[in-house]
Amino acid sequence: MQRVLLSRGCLGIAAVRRLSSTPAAPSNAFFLHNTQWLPPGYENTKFKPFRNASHPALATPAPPLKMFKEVDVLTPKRLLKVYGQLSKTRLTVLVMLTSMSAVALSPLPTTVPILLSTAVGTALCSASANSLNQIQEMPFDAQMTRTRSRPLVRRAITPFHASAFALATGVAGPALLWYMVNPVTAMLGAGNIILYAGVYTWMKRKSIYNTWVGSVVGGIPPLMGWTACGGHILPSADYPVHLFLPSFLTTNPLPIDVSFVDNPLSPFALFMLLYSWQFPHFNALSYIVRDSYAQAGYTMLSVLDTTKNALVSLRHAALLVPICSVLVPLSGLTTWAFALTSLLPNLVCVRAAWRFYKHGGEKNARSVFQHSLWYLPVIMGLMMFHKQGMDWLKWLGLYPGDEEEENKEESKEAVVVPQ
Ligand SMILES: CC(C)=CCC/C(C)=C/CC/C(C)=C/COP(=O)(O)OP(=O)(O)O
Repeated sequence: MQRVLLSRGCLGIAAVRRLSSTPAAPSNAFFLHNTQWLPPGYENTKFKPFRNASHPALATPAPPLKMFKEVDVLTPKRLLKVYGQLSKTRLTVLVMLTSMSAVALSPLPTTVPILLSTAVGTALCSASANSLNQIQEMPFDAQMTRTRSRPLVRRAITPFHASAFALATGVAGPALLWYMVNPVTAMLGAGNIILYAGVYTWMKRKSIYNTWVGSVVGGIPPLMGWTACGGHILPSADYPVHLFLPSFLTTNPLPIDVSFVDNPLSPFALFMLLYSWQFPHFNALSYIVRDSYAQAGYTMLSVLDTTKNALVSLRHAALLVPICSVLVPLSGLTTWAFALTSLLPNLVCVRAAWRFYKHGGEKNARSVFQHSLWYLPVIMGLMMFHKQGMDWLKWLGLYPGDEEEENKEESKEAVVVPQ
């Protein structure tokens, strides 16, 4: 019979017969011989249906068929929702806002098409990076409460479809940035997809230093915003580093028009702000979900050394003080008033991070995490308020209107740069 089936090409049936008649290799035993589920006494028998109702499971009625939940049909509306979940919408919006904040803080002029293309291009790059991350982490996401309802885990979309989405957004994002903005911004976007979906995602299971790499990933979008306006991120003879010292510290001041200073120290300051912010934010969250991370096999500092995890969080919360009170105004992004106004939010966050380090515990971790949520919009708002060369009264149309007065005010605002 077996030969007849084979000659008819029924390879599937023949294969089943062959498998059931030969002993399975030990590594396949779990899948091919489910003897471990048989009741005592049946272990060494071939599977037989329990005609005599001797199996305890037969005492309980089987659930009705209507309880079987079919996978939802992907209507256009559902598909959009799934694409949003693959892109981790909230994270992508945050990434887009950090890149836009650099555009807003840049002294260089820009146009609406460049602004929109930068926003959409950055969002597409982020969508691709996040989809690629979820495709790789599907089996691990399935093990954690926080991530087990992600679309690939609940089979709302196939891995093939998700890969096509990741590819489409991963090509469209850098292409849009390349043609509508500039090649440097496009390369930063493409490079960041590789850094996040390639290096960081792989490192999460290999080394605790994944968090440091992940923080670089989060620091790159503001650089994209800066380069989108034509700004330079590396110093050169044409674009040297300017130090915007407060007037009382410089003896030989040279008044310059700040609205045209393309200072490479500015994008560095923005990068450092986003880089350091991620440690209190992520280490606190990572502490809260450390059990899930441990269960799913992630190599996280919060799992291996909770004290060091809190110390790293404290170190970067403390580093944010000189970043805001020295580096940012020194780069000319803001006036020196920001050095003072940013002190309050920074000290509040340092205090929370100190408590987390000193006493540990979930309550203190939650406090650090919650502080990190309001911190970024507050600091960005303050930076905009103190933006160098920005006259809010004039911008809001509330200026007295006298041109002479205007000129006087502008010369007062002139910033000093050492010769
Ligand atoms: C322009 C561009 C490509 C931007 C990419 C921006 C981006 C994806 C930033 C994410 C930063 C980060 C380390 C998140 C944590 O991921 P996780 O994998 O630890 O999060 P999870 O545990 O929730 O999956």
